[in-house]
Amino acid sequence: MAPKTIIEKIWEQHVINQEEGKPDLLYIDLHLVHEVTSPQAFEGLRLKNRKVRRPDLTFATMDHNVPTTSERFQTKDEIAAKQMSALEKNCQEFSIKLADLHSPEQGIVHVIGPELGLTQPGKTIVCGDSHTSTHGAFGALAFGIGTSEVEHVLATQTLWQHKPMTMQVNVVGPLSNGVSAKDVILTIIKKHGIDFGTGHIIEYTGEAIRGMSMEERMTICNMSIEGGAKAGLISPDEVTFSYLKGRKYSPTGEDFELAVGRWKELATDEGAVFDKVVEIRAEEILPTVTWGTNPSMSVTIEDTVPFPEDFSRDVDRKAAQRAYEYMGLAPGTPINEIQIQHVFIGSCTNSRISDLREAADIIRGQKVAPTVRALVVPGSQQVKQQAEAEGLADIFKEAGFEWRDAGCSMCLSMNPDVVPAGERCASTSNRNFEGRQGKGARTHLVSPAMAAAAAIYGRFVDVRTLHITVSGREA
Ligand SMILES: CC(C)[C@H](C(=O)O)[C@@H](O)C(=O)O
Ligand code: SF4
Repeated sequence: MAPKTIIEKIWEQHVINQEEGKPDLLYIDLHLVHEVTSPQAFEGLRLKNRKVRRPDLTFATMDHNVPTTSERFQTKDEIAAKQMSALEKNCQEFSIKLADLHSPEQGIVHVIGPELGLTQPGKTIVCGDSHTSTHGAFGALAFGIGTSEVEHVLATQTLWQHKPMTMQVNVVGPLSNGVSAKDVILTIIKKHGIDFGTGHIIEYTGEAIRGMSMEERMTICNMSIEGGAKAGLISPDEVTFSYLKGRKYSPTGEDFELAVGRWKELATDEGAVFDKVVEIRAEEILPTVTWGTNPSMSVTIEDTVPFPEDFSRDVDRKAAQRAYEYMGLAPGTPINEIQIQHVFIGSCTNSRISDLREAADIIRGQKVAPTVRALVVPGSQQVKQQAEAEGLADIFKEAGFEWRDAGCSMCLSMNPDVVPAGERCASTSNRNFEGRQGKGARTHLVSPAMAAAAAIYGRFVDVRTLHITVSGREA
């Protein structure tokens, strides 16, 4: 048999109808639901008098709108309150499990799926949310869908899809200390652009990826969509299996061993051919900071804000001009001289336990600069609890960080956590678009370690000069 990629294997296992000139009909193994993109889908079902086909393969949580303070149970925002109560009512009526605000399992949809063991290798996973690509870290085929597709999946547990092309992104060699998964994906997007992945599903390979924890792999896959890809995934290995062992919805006992046997077979075969291959050398990747208004507009901590002449294409020069203005930055400004007023450690990109450990390692015994307001928002209530048990919460609080409940928070301005116009935020999230963290807010995307260091110094600093171990790699 011809060697195959993991992408082709999962696709083939899930096609239930294939006709010339039509998209394939795929079976969906897991449908994750949140409050923002589901109300109309449920309304559609009701109007057509349909049921949810597989409530047992559907799981809901509240994340985007929820306040992450004690205001949690009395949202003042009318739309938010409506969307949350609609989700509660819909889940009740259609018998869907919901991690509501009282649940210890509540959190950002892309954090709780993996942590509960719902996310597993070989599954097709969809959610009305673009960062569903996160789940690909487990060797699942996971992608975001629109609200009409949410309705289709609720009603039929299937989805019409054109088969995307495949791409290998190979990260060659090991990473240096102080360089994290966030720097890797930001550098990939910088090098290849915000649309290099269009029409493709990416498989990330190479020594740097294999050396990463599941949390770091999730950070990489999470931002596949920021490079334009439909999805991103990583062939499963022992790191994947040991992460999943003992999770609430993981198979148990002998079933787990059988599952591992099946999961092992999913990995891309030696000699399998991708439609496109790109390569990047890990040693070239340094701590990275975005200076502009899309995730490709980044430079290393050693650089300056680029000059218009640095761009060869006219469209990039124009985009840069506009970004300088929005960001209030002059070309040539050294990155380590940019002062920030806010720090946000959170979001489905970087709010898992290892992210908080990484940030806490830098914060320990230090104080947040008096000019900075800093937030840590754990991705889930489980992460919050674990961080409290490990003493990380105390480290953050003693340093002057606000310690919050789980939610999307400052990642996007759909809840009370916003950055005021004209102010700057060092953020561990994934999007730096105009207005993303609030009207006129200026976002700089960074790793958790870089965000933590910025909180202490009030500006960007090179974490490699702080002589600490980041992500388990020695200084
Ligand atoms: C609100 C939701 C539809 C949106 C998405 O799909 O990504 C959000 O999660 C985001 O990150 O912008
Ligand atoms: S944390 Fe941010 S990127 Fe992730 S789902 Fe929430 S809003 Fe979207």
